[in-house]
Amino acid sequence: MINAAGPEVPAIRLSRVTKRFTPMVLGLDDISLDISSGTRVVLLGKSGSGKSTLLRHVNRLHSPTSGAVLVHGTDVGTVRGRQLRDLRRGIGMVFQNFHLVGNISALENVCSGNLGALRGPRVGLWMYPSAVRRHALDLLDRVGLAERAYQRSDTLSGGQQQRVAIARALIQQPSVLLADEPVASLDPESSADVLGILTRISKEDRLTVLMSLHQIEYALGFADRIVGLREGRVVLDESALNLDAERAMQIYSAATGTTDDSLTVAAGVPQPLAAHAPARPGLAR
Ligand SMILES: Nc1ncnc2c1ncn2[C@@H]1O[C@H](COP(=O)(O)OP(=O)(O)OP(=O)(O)O)[C@@H](O)[C@H]1O
Repeated sequence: MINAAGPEVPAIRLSRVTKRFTPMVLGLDDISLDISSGTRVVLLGKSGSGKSTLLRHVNRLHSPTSGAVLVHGTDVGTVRGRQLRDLRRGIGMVFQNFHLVGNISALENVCSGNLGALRGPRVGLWMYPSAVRRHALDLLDRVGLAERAYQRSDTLSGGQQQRVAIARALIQQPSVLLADEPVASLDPESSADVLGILTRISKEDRLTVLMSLHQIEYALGFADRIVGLREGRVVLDESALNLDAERAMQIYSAATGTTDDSLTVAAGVPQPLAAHAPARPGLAR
């Protein structure tokens, strides 16, 4: 896209990325994607289709066998040392299983997202500067958990723990948030809460969110854009507004090993299906 300020640099760009884990195991197969700042993109696909592998390339937990991954124009494969740390600081991550430290408070877990701020080798809430503790409290407030700040994390519900994990991911003020099946362990009500919070924060902070999900209805409620993967390839790339659940299901049901060109549509291109789109589930858009 070209605007008055010049060409917009995508928040995330994958340029012909292939990941071969072993000669027999292909994780990603020649993937090219541009994701604009502030958009919410959901990856859908069968188990083993490459969703986690794609996410993990963005913060260089994996490196491509060929091709390049750029975040705000920086090739993540070329940075080292401090530059790599800075890059990773700008990319938050949340996981299915929250990964909180259970025997410390929600607040300390959020502070721990900013380990660089720790004033010494000993861990403990009071080892964080007051500005960090204040920021962590603000973030807990934003995810609706201010009153739980001093509660032990392993006594919180799953949905509450995931909200703490989101606050922890946000403490370094990332511009990109990666979320790997963040609601897979949650009941429907908690899932809707968590996705609603992520939607709101993404809009308020212009946070780019790239998330893998298994539930199509949540994907349609949360995403601006849906990318479908099958056997490491992009088989659908479409604005969520132009997609309905039945068509999204084809990502899962189409025969493996075939390329169905009718599924591959440029994101944002209006489709006649938009007129038939079902009502969205109860998530803020
Ligand atoms: N570290 C690894 N070593 C070898 N193979 C791997 C590794 N990580 C992933 N793979 C393989 O790459 C392919 C894609 O896996 P990936 O975990 O990305 O799928 P996924 O879509 O996230 O699946 P799920 O929905 O079950 O989490 C699979 O065949 C998987 O076995």
